[in-house]
Amino acid sequence: MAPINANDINDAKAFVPAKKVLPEVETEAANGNGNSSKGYSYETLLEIANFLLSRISVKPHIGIICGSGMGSLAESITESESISYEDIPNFPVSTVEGHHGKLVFGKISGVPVVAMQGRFHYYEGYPLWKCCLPVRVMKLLGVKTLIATNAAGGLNPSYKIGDVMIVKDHINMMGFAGNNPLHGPNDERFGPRFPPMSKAYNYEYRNIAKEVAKELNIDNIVKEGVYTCLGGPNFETVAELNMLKMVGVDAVGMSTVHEVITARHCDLNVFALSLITNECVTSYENNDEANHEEVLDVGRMRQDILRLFVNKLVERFALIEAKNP
Ligand SMILES: O=P(O)(O)O[C@@H]1C[C@H](O)[C@@H](CO)O1
Ligand code: HPA
Repeated sequence: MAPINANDINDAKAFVPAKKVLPEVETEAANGNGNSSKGYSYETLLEIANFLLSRISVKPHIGIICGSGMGSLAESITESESISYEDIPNFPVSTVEGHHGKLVFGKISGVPVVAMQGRFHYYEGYPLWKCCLPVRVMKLLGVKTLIATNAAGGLNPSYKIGDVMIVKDHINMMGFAGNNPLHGPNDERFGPRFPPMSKAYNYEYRNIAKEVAKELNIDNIVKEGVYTCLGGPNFETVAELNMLKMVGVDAVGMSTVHEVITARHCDLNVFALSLITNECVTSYENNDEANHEEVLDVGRMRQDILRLFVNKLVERFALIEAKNP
């Protein structure tokens, strides 16, 4: 594919020329804790995008992030071209079981997509900007809509293991402590210094998802609620979970929120869903303990339904995109 540069990006609105070029990457070693606040420059991200374009035949319109144990979402992709994270210059690598570590390009129902089979988490040691770097790369590749999926613990007492929660909103707990993927100098070519988040999860797409759930006859397991992300890697204490429940959280996980913030900052449409893989333990009398094996098992158990659901959503979201180019 022809390379892109700062002047021929699809969405001119979101990529107005910057007043000045920001300094190149501050190395993670710079402050010792991996929390460099500058991130990669626009130019470095363009290089990554151009590297990918040189290896693929179709530019993606929709990006999918596969949650823990949900990598099989990428198996529906036809005409697929996979690129391992290790082979992409300046790309992080996956270190968590259930995250394969590759980008899969191709089509779902004729719609050009890219799926991340493996996301990056803060607890792996990556600063939040680096966890979200692929979202900016997707934007540079021409993606208009992000579908983020995750595994999460159910806090809402009406949720059952295997339910699918359409994310209506999030609470950025890590942001309360000042940890935000947009922390550091802002490059206006991606988006504004102070992006709004009151419409983070596209209302129309959420309604479409509810319609699709009915059409597929899975509306009994599809819910809608509020997600939060904690830093992990430990699962939460009983007191923490009770606090989250009190403030209105329906499902808790360790991802997605920062990806969505990054996506909205660069004006992507966002849809997200959580697979409820375990019921959060909110009483000391309950002897259950959350564990990653169960999370992966539930992902496997629900893989066919999730694939069907996400495939239909891709089809429907692409129709909306076509109406609003
Ligand atoms: O990548 P996601 O958010 O789907 O993964 C969740 C959170 C942890 O990474 C892991 C815990 O089992 O699953
Ligand atoms: N807490 C945090 N992250 C998770 C959980 C949980 O209970 N389940 C799956 N990911």
